[in-house]
Amino acid sequence: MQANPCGHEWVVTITQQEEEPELDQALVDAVAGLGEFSRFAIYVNKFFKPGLPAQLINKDTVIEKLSEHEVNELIDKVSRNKIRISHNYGCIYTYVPVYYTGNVVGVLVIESNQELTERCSMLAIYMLNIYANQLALLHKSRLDPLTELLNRQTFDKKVIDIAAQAAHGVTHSDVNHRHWYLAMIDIDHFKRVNDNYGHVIGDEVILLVAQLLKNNFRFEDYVFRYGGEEFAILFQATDECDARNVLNRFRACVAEYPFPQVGSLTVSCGFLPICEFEMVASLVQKADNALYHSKNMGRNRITAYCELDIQDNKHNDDSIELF
Ligand SMILES: Nc1nc2c(ncn2[C@@H]2O[C@H](COP(=O)(O)OP(=O)(O)OP(=O)(O)O)[C@@H](O)[C@H]2O)c(=O)[nH]1
Repeated sequence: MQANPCGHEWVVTITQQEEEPELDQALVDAVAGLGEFSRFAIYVNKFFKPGLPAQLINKDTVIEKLSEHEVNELIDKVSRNKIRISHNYGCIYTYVPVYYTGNVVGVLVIESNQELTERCSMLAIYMLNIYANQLALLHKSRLDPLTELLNRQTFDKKVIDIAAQAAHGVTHSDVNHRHWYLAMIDIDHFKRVNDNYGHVIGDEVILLVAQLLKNNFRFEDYVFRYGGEEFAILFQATDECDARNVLNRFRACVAEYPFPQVGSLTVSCGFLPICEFEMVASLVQKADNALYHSKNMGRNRITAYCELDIQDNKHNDDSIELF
């Protein structure tokens, strides 16, 4: 993609991307289209939160990869000086800041033989700024507005990704040999909260439970508001016992939390491992079946889907014995 003088083409391409990998590629193509250099690397703190590492966007960069510390130092320097230039062994390095809402959230490193024109540098700044705005919009479109948890649409995509990984034999995804689990969690007797205290307090309860979820799960886990007062979690655990402990810790945390006005509340949960490719609806149905079992058994408890299977099998076995 050539960076045409008015910039129309790359602005359109970057702003029409709805998926992060394609958006990253559109930015890489736009920067490459500037044409005054061939080697560059783009680092962006994609969550725009201080303290989180900036990621390398063009992974096949031919510039030597910088460490997290080096990138942070560069971001700090461009924050103070806008565009920075340095000379090294006959090469010129230009460091261009990535702005988002006035803060510097990343840096583009360009290696060239000649100093870049001002027009080229300014176009690079605009591209990076528009990329960061589009990235923020994509992030927002994945969130539930009340709780800022991931929304239902994002849930479907993520489950498909994880189930596809399982189908390809990627049964454990990290060095600790942890597997993915799906849990559905529902606030018990939530209708009473609305009926007794009104919807504003009901919404506040949903928000507080969402915060407890965020605090109780790891950064690499995925927490969703599935709908109403129901939440879905995709998280990793070493085995069923480990998964149950994680969920039980959250259950206890809610049960002990003093909800303003309402007092105490509980949640029920159903969960299962994602071991092979399975349709999203089928996985959710199984987790929901386990969740309803928790409700039927008195609420404020966790049920693994395999517990239901055992009971179903026993039931089947019994019926066979009768004949
Ligand atoms: N305040 C508020 N209420 C909601 C929201 N979404 C769903 N609800 C309400 O949540 C209540 C859910 O009630 P039920 O599905 O009957 O379940 P429950 O009262 O939680 O009972 P159990 O699930 O059986 O423990 C309904 O009254 C919905 O109107 C929301 O975003 N805000």
